[in-house]
Amino acid sequence: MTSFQRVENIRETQRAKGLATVLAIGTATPPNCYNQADYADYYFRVTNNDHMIDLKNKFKRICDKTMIKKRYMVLTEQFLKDNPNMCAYTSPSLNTRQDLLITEVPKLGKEAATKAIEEWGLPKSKITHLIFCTTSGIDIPGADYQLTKLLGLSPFVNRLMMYQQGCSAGGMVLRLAKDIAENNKGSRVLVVCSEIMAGIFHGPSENHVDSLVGQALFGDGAAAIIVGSDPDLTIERPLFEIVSANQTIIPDTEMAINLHLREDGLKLHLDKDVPRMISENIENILMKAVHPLGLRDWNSMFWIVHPGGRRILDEVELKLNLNKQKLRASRHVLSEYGNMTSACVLFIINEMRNKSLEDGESTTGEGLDWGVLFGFGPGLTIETVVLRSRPSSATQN
Ligand SMILES: CC(=O)CC(=O)SCCNC(=O)CCNC(=O)[C@H](O)C(C)(C)COP(=O)(O)OP(=O)(O)OC[C@H]1O[C@@H](n2cnc3c(N)ncnc32)[C@H](O)[C@@H]1OP(=O)(O)O
Repeated sequence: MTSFQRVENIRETQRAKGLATVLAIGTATPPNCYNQADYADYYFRVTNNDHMIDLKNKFKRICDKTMIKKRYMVLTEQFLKDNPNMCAYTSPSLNTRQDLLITEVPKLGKEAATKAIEEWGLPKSKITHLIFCTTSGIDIPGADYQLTKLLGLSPFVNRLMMYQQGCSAGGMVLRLAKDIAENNKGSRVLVVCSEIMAGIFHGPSENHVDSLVGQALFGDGAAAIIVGSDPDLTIERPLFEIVSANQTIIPDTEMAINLHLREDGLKLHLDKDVPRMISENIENILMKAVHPLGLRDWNSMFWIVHPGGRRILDEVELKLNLNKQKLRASRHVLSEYGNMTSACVLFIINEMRNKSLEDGESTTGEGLDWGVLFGFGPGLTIETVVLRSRPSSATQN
């Protein structure tokens, strides 16, 4: 046997046979829940800005238009009272934010991961890889390392920490998990997205209404999934196959979403035209992604779209002539939790399979076979993941 053949043999034994599949999902939120209807009053009171009457009315209008019902946050009124620098638009407060995020981000991630591992049904010692993703804070060793300790994972787990990637990272983690699972036979990848908006919380400023839009949108949440190829069907219950995953940058949109880490926290800049920039480009990206499957009717697929804001969903729906029900799961997650950055799309996958099961649909994807997941983030970056659902009957023990 030549050395070339030997290497080829090794390569063959390293590779899995089948597509990467989502094998379990878990989600978690912090206990404090804020009703959107009362949030403007709370936010202006807690930041000591009740005198800014016009801006408060504008914020009320923004909150009303978000179509968000409630959001969960680690931040409490007491914490903000104890740390008034967090309540100004600009005031040094990075240490306070970091101290909170360094402990709370892995903790919330642990809650979601524990639920995913429980659903999966195999011992945590079988997890070979960990991808941890957050836009909330930064540290070394990172939240991936802390989660390994909190969960008691094997010291041989191969870790990948993704900090500061924004909302599109919810699609990015699926792309990376697919590459790992399909190229490492027998691997089981635990993916955790844990997001806490304490980094981006700021008091109101008349000169930065885009930041105020962010205050009306973002919420905390963590989601975890387990991904692997060639499932052991005696124990594992595949939920979705990850058919393909690609990333695209929309040219000349670099200034549309920016997040800059400063001594006063993570500052958000949001262009009003983000929904238009996404909707004008989405059909081309979609056509490229589903071309190999020969799909042309967008309503024949199930949809998981990052709910960056209500208007993004409205404009995508309009541009692609989607039936009203198509974005139900995405709108539901926006309404119940707000924009949880990278965790959102994983919450939507969970909502989709739960509702499909509840409604007696034949597959995990609302009775349909093929679906598409879109993550949107700074760049503008679009992550496109094509999914295949599984028969609902095969997802139950
Ligand atoms: C973090 C990441 O990596 C990725 C992300 O997800 S980033 C977040 C992405 N999200 C967005 O870009 C938000 C998309 N926008 C929306 O969903 C909607 O515009 C919204 C819910 C915020 C408001 O709803 P709407 O139907 O547009 O209402 P509209 O009446 O036009 O706007 C309400 C007010 O907000 C203002 N506004 C809306 N977007 C704004 C923006 N980006 N900057 C400044 N002001 C804005 C409007 O000017 C308006 O002010 P007035 O009431 O004084 O006229």
